[in-house]
Amino acid sequence: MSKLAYLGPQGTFCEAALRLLAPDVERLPCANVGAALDAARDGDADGAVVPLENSVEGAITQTLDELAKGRSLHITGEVLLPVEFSLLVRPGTELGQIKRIITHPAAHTQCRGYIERELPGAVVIAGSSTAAAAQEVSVPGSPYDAAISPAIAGEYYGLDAIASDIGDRSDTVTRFIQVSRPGPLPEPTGADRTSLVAFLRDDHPGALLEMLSEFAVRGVNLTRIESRPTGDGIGRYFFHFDLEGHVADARVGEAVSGLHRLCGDLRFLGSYPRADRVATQVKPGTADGDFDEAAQWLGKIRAGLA
Ligand SMILES: O=C(O)C(=O)C[C@]1(C(=O)O)C=C[C@@H](O)C=C1
Repeated sequence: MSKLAYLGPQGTFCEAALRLLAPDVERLPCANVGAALDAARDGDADGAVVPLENSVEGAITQTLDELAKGRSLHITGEVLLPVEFSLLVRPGTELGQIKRIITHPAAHTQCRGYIERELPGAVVIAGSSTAAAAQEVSVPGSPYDAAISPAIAGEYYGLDAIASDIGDRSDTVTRFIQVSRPGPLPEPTGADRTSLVAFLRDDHPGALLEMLSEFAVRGVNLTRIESRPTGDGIGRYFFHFDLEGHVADARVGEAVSGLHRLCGDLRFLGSYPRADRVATQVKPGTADGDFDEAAQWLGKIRAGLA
């Protein structure tokens, strides 16, 4: 049976995402995103499931940086998970007694309104995950009074939900990805996404525009772009791109090759089916057949036949 690492412990949103992506695998809980990805890199697991972005909080930057800088991993699938937060306490704790709350920073951001309204004097401490926070609260003598976690974590760690659905928005969604060591790519489905990380060769006016032009002229639609600091000084960035289509599609393959020529380093992070199954809209003149026809035409010109 194959094994997938994930951000643990038992009861995280990440575990719920893993169950949706791969219901019948062994699960390996890890202390943080980096450890889950390393388990996949080192072969301790066949792959990993980690959060990538949230509809309110935005990118999960640790995941972006790990995928860009660590040993190469490929995304093979994704899932969109609605996230709903509960305020979990040891049985008997009342709202007025809550002074110290622990949760994952992304969960804190999404519940800020509730905390300011209902628990204005409470401090919020960062935990490694929402379920790790619940586990901390369950320890006898814990310095924390409450955890912001998925309701299921309350069941695992013997805590009561003193409030439910406390997120500032009820429609929040987190996008999780499944990754594995590089291997054969998932087949194109017509509703695919491709992810890339681009490092500039040198900084100059229009460098980002040049990269974006590679997509624009071939009718490739971007679904996400993110700049991240390289760490080499202020003003030095690299870029994450998500785009519609599969690298096997001619327009995507040509755009990726174009970007490779432009960039100091281009890391391919995978082509995989979109969770929402939205089919790629192909602009006239950018279908595979159009690229084939153009290549044949060029061949004839070069051979002096047209
Ligand atoms: O702590 C968890 O339960 C996670 O799965 C991590 C995570 C995140 O990194 O954004 C996932 C979804 C929520 O937005 C809060 C935390």
